[in-house]
Formats: sequence, structure tokens, C-alpha cells
Amino acid sequence: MTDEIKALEEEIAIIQQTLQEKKARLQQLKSEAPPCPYSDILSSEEVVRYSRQMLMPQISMLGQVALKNSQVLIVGAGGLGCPASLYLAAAGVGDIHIVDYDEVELSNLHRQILHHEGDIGVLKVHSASDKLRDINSNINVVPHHIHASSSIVELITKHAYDVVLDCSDNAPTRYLLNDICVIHNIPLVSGSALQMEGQLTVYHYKNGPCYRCLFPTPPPPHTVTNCGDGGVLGAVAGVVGVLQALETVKILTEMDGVLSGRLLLFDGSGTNFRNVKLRQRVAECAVCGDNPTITTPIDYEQFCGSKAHDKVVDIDMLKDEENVNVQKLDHLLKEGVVVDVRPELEFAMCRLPNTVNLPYARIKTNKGLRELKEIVKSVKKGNSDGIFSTYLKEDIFVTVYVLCRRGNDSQRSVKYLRDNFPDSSVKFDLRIVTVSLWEIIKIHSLTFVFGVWIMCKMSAKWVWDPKSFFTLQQRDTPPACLVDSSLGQHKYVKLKGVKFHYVECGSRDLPLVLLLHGFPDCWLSWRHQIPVLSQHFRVVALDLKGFGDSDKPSSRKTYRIDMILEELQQLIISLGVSSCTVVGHDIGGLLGWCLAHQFPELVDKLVAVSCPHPNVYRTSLHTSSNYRWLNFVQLPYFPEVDALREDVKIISKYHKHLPPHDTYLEAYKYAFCRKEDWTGPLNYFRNLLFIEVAENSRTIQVPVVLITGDRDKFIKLESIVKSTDYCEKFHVKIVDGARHFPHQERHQQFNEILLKSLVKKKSVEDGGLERSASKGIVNRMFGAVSSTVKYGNSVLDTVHKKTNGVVGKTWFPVEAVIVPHLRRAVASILTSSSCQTVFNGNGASDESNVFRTHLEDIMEK
Ligand SMILES: Nc1ncnc2c1ncn2[C@@H]1O[C@H](COP(=O)(O)OP(=O)(O)OP(=O)(O)O)[C@@H](O)[C@H]1O
Ligand SMILES: [Zn+2]
Repeated sequence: MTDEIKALEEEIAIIQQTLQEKKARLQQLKSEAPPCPYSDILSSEEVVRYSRQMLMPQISMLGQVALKNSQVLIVGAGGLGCPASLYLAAAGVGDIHIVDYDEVELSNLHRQILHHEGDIGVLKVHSASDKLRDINSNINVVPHHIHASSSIVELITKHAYDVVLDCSDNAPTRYLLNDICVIHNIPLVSGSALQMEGQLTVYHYKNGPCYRCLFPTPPPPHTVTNCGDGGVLGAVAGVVGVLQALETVKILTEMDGVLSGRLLLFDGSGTNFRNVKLRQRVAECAVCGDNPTITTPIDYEQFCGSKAHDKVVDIDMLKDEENVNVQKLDHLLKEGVVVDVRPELEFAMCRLPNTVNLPYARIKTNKGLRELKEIVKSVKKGNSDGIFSTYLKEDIFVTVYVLCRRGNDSQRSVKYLRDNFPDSSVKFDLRIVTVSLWEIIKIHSLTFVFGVWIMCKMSAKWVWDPKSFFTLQQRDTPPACLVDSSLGQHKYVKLKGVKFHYVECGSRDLPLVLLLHGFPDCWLSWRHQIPVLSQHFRVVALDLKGFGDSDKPSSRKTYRIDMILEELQQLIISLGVSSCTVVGHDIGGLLGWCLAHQFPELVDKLVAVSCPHPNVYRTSLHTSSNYRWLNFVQLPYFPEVDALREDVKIISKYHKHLPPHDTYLEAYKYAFCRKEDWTGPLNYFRNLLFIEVAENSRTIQVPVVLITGDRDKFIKLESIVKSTDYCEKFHVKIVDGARHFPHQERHQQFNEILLKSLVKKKSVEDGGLERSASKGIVNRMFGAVSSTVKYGNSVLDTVHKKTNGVVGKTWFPVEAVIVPHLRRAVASILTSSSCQTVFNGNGASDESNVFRTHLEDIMEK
């Protein structure tokens, strides 16, 4: 059977060869024939053939003659070039030249409709020309098997092309065609298609902009996705190619309405067509400007930093010896952990046995490392006889091998993991690190100085006024508000031997909001929020370990951040959910930040109240009004005693917003009336000072809302703004007239902000941009500033400039800061809805933010 197949294939190849030769001869004879003196007049066969389009007043006899006398150049006989040339040939464009360097492959056939099964391996230009001639033998089709580089100049100089169609798929070719067309004054019809989307425009037509007017610099090469990687639906490329033919016919017949100075965006998933107005020709443009600097073609591959084809270039990031050979792979597939980093779709198409899929794109997210860890765990669990089976028990590193289609993404994955998690070879969870020994020494030496000083003050008071010093009222029964069920059900849960107390309210079917109080406080901190939040959420207000009715171990070690975070993780899981919104005040906020870094999959959204990011908190400590006290509490025993003096005066000091004999003040005093009530809370300060989030840890991807009072003397606004460096999406909200407890002091205003952030999802999840509430944005301090870290920094810079660096000490006019950003924000909403890719090539759409931002700029305001 195989012999017969082989024989038939050979026979067909010979026949095809003969056919090619005969066709070429025919073409040669035709082209050598003296030109018809009536070439601008149509034969009667042509009149019948084109009658249906000639009946249109826009075409008529004149238009058809114009088409017949036209010469067009189509660069690329692929997904766009095929449909475009097909319609141009059928419409009777007299001279069609096709340029392509490539051969037909099986994976081209679903969209490159001029190439058939028998054409595999044949040059695309020949396959396409043959079909075009079959469709219309009246026209002249000329194949050019060349790679369009600077050599194409010769072609363009030799022929008088009326229009050039850019049906290529890479940036260097786009710039090349643009420059040549401008230099030779030819309109350029440019299209692109990727996945379900397409784009189209006409450059350099009747004083319209050229490609360089819009994109003076090329996109970073790594941001360009091509069809070979991203995929494309044949019909989508077809839509764009056919539209390219339409624009060409319009130009050739001098119709109105040519798509110049406009960009057509086609979204196949919703079948939407949108036109975006582009900016006009730029007088400073390097090629079409008033004083052009580019007058002959340049080296476009060098200019773009990429090749003028979309064939995948093998990258070489790792050493050869780091590659695994087939024998080793065979062994690994039986014994090791082999992760396939190709996209899920490719993995579904075919895979090796015993491999697990974790796409490179996911490895790069902040959940990547965690997912990898899970994979390692699950693989090892199911492989208990394997040589690695004991590793996990001892928590030792397991070697993970990665593989992909071409060896590029696997190298990138390895490099990414090594660069971003240099210590992951030892342990996976290294996001939260402790600070250096020097820091510890520094804090402890200051502890000694401040400790002695405050103890002197204490003893002086004790000596002079022993009575007031030791007054501590007897508090035997807890105030009702602390124990009754008016705010919710009191519940207990025991995790890893520690009992936690919490108050729960709201339906269990609703999404969970976990409330973490600050210092010195307890679950009651959220008394004004629980009733409001529980209408929309299941609310759990926790007593942190060491506080209120939760267990109060005395050892400082039990308050280590990793332990606390793990307990919080357990708590969330024990509540029967996989993730929740975390709202944290003060130290509760610090825990919330750490939780979002350490267990990002657990946190849907973080609201940090009166609490900067832990790293900012640490660096701003020395300017904090609490600095001495923070040092003092590093001492053992004395801070606990000090806290009790003058009938727990410290409570009134912190809760200044409560009147002297307020029930809640009494409740707090009850909760903190024994020495052991202070050990736990103070231990947080004994440990939290020494934690820092590793700088190589990724920014927080979940939306973060930062709420702060404008009169908070512990937290400066500057710290809050700096904290935004650690978030991808954030929202900063200021509560007017509030100090350190905005949720209690101005609870109505606070609740409004909180509900708006949590219930009206749009506002934060869209990147912190409120579409309609522009008045609110402008009038509020930083409301809805930005969605990106870069943005946040630029806001800070602007703020610094506008206020001469006095942020945090005084207020400043906000409108000036917000308005320019707002315009860009609106533009980004506009572009993100249907223009996710930016015009850059057939299958070479660029998804980088740089370009997207650029698109905002080029759109006419
Ligand atoms: N500088 C150039 N000179 C000549 N032909 C080019 C040039 N740049 C691109 N092309 C051609 O343009 C066509 C673009 O086609 P398309 O993007 O549909 O896919 P492809 O490259 O054929 O296939 P795939 O991306 O699936 O491998 C290709 O046939 C390619 O050979
Ligand atoms: Zn230009």
C-alpha cells in the first residue's frame, strides 16, 4: 500500500511539474504578444463577466476600464493575501503582482483559500497565481518569489503600481512597505488578523497619515504575537482580506469613502465593526513629514529588532547541558515531575504521558509558583514508590522539568522562575522574608534607649502619684455589647490547637467578607459595618489571636507572621470558602497585605484601612509619632504593665473618638483589663516590625482599596500613595475629618465608600476607573487614580511637583492631578472594549500596554 501511495505521489508530482511548465509557457507567450491597441476597451466577454458590478453607478464602464488598466502589488499570499487577491482578480484588476517567499504548508489551508491540498510544498506565489488565472484568464498575474526586503524597491521602481496591499505578518515588512509606498507615493492598504479580531486601514492616501505617523517606533519584539502562536480563525482573516480588496477597488475607481485616517476594528466574537478616527498626518513624520529624514529604505530588521518573517526563531537562554535528552525524558516521565508549559489548548491537542500542564502564561502570574507547588505535591502523592516520594515529607526541593513545543517557552519558564524566585530551589514560600540582622540590632539598641527613658517616666509617675498609677477598676462582667448577639452569632473554631472567636452575620450563600481589626481593638471594631455589609455579604468579624475571646498564647514565637498567616488561611478554608474579601484595619490591614502576597488565591479583594503596605510601614516607622512606643514595646513585661496604668488609659488614648464613659470604651477596657490581655497584641508589634515582603515578590494582582482618614497622625498619605506601588489595581479613598479609626469615627461616610468598592464591582475591577462618576473622582482626593503601578508613581511625582513635596502634611488641589489621567482612562476603556490588539500585522498583533497607551494618544481627541 505504501508503495502504491509513493508511486501515485511521484506520478502526480510529474504531472504537476508538466502543468506548471505549460502554464508558464502560456503566460510567457501571452506577455510577449504585442499589446492590444484597444486594451482600455472591454471585450464583450468582459462586459458580460463584469456586468453585475458595472451596473453599479459607482463602477460603470469607466470604473471597469480603470480596474482593467490598474496594477496592484500584493505582499503576502497568506491568510489576507489569498482572499484579497481572489476578489481583485475576480473584479478584473488587470495586473496583479504577488510577492511571497514561502511554500504552502498543511497548517495554512484552513484560511489561505487559494492553496489546496495538492499544493503543499509548492511556492505560495505559484499556487496563488494558478488559481487566480483559473478564475480570470483575462488578467495578468505575475508571481514574484522573493523575500520583500529592500530588494522590493526594484520591483516598485520598475512597475507603476497604483496600490500596494500589505498582507504580510511582521513589523519589519510593514515599515518597509510603508516607507517605500510613501517614497513612491502609492497608497498602502494594510490589514491584520489575529484570533477573532481584525484591523484595517489605508495609509498615505490623499494626504492621510502613514504607518509611521501613528507608530514612529516599532513594538518591543517580545510583545508581538503571531498566528503561529496565537491562532486565527480563517473566516476572520477572510473578512479583513476581502475588505482590503474592497478598499483597493474603491481607490482604483476613485470612489469616495476610502478608509484613510480611520482604523476599522473588527471583532468576530461579537460581530462588531467599529471605526476609530486616527490622527492626521504628522508634519514631523520621518518619512511623510514636511522634512523627511528617511528617503531610502533602511535596515528594517535592525530597526524592529525582529526578523521580517513570522517563523519562530529558536531562543538560546539556557546552557546546552541543561537540556534533557530523550533517555532522560523517558526516565522522568516515569519518575519525575514533568510540566508541559504549552497553552492549555495545545496540551489538549496532544501530550506526552504523565505530564502536567501549567502554561507559561500562568507561571508568570502571581499564582504561578503556588500552582507549580500544588502540581509537585499532587504528582508526588500519586507516585509514592518514586525516587522523590520522601522529598515532600522532608520539605526538600523537588526538581521540576519543563517542556514545550519548540523549547522556547520552556526556557523562558525556567529563566523566569530562576530570576523571580532565586530561592525557590530551597523552598517555595519565600514571599514574606524577615529583615536583616542589622535592622534587628538597630531596633534593639533603640529599644534600650527608649525603653529606659519611658521606664524612667513610668517610675517617676509611680513615685509621685502611686494612686492614679495603680487604679485599675474591677471588671468582672463583660458589657452586653461584647457578648450579646445583636450584631451576629458568636462562634468559635479551633485551628492547629488555637481557638478563634468570631462574630458572623449574613447569609452563608453570599460571598464572604473577613474583617480583621487593629490595635487595641477586637471584633467589635466593626460594629458599624457588620449590619450594613451583612445585607450583601456573609460577614465574619474575627478576634485575632491574642485578642478578645480568642486564645492568647503568651510566647512571642506564636505570633510569627508565617504562623499567623497560615492560621488565617486555615480559618478561611474552615469557613467553607475558597476565597474571600479581606478588610483589615491597622495591624489587621498589615495581615491583609501579607495574606494577599502569600496566599493570593485566597483573597478576592483587599481593603486596607489606615494601613500602608508592610514595606512602606517599615520604612516610615522612624518618622512615625509612635516610634518611641514601638521601640519600648520590644522590651518584655514592662509594656504590658505600662498598658494597664491609670485604668488602661492607653485605650482612651487610642479611642479618642469615644466619649469618656462610652459603653464601647468600657467594652474595650474590659477586653484589655489584664496583663495577659496585652501580651498577644504587643507581640504583634514585637514581630511585625521585622517582616518585609520580598521585593522579588510580584505585585498584588487582586484589587486593593486603601482607605485612610485625612487626620490620621500615625499614617501619612504619602505612605498610602507609596503603597500603591505594590498593587496592580488600586483605589485610594480619603475619609474627611477622620483620624486612625475612620470606620468608627465617620462610619457613614466609610460605609458608603466600602459598599461602593465592594458592591459596585465595576469601580475597582475595571482598574480603579469609575466611568460615570467623574465628578466624584475629581472632587475626591485620589479617588480612582489609576490601574497600574507606573501610573501610581506618576501620580506621586505629579503630586510632589504640584505640592513641592509636602504630600502628607497638607492638602493640594486635586483636579489638576486627576484630569489628565481621566482622559487617558476613558480612552483606555474605549480601546479595551473592542480593540485588544493593536494594528501591527497580519497575525502580528501587539498586545503590549505601550502600544495600547499609544493608541489612546493617536486617537483624535
Ligand atoms: N517580507 C516578506 N516578503 C515576502 N513575503 C512575506 C514577507 N513577510 C511576510 N510574507 C508572507 O506573508 C504571508 C503572511 O501570511 P499569514 O500570516 O497568513 O501566515 P503564514 O506565515 O503563511 O503562516 P503561519 O503564521 O501559520 O505559519 C506569508 O505567506 C509570508 O510568507
Ligand atoms: Zn507619516
